[in-house]
Amino acid sequence: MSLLEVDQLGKQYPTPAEPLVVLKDVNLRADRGQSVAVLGPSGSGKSTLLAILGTLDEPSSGVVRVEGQDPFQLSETALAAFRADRIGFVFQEHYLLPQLSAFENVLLPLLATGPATAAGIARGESLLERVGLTDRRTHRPAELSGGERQRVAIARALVRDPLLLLADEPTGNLDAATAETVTELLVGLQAERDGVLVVVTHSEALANRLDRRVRLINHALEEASV
Ligand SMILES: Nc1ncnc2c1ncn2[C@@H]1O[C@H](COP(=O)(O)OP(=O)(O)OP(=O)(O)O)[C@@H](O)[C@H]1O
Repeated sequence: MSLLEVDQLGKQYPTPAEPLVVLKDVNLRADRGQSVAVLGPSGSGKSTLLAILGTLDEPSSGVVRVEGQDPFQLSETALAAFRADRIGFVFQEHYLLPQLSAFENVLLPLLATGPATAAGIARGESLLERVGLTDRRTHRPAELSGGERQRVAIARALVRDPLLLLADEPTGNLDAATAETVTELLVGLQAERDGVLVVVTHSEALANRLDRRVRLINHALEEASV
């Protein structure tokens, strides 16, 4: 059993005319520790696919399984707990809370299902160090550079060591040098994990650093060499 299994996934949006088909027959398997880049033209459904993998959106058809479990079969409360515990997100925008410090932002996901544990806080400390921001721990997002904010967002996404780390254009807003730093960080942290990393990106430099590349073409995924 692969950690992530996607079978015959379909997604369509209703429109006044006929339904807009975004995904059709999408299949994907990813094993423990694997990283996958999702490529494809603008509007091909990459973000939609990532949102479904992250349970932020529901499929119209097909099945997603994470460690053998279909999250869409869970009750609303169980799904919220599943999402908090098993899934980490990094977006193009950092979505840090402006009134919290860098360190508090990293710890935030720990509070989703109860009080933070000592182990969770220690993990937050070590991740902040790992992303090189220990000396910025009390800075608020407005007092950080764009690259530093994205590094905080990566530490936050990993603080619960999620099974699925999902990143949507994580370097999209960054200049080339900063994008390179964030890429190295993501790749380095993923190498220490046994969860799956799925990254939607237009950046070939980032895609080429991951284990596999898949491309959305005609609403389905194909393995891609570049
Ligand atoms: N909530 C929605 N309702 C209707 N249509 C939607 C909705 N969300 C996305 N779409 C449409 O689905 C298609 C796929 O969008 P999506 O954002 O997944 O593409 P993408 O491959 O991530 O694009 P990009 O690379 O430009 O970010 C687009 O045509 C979009 O207009």
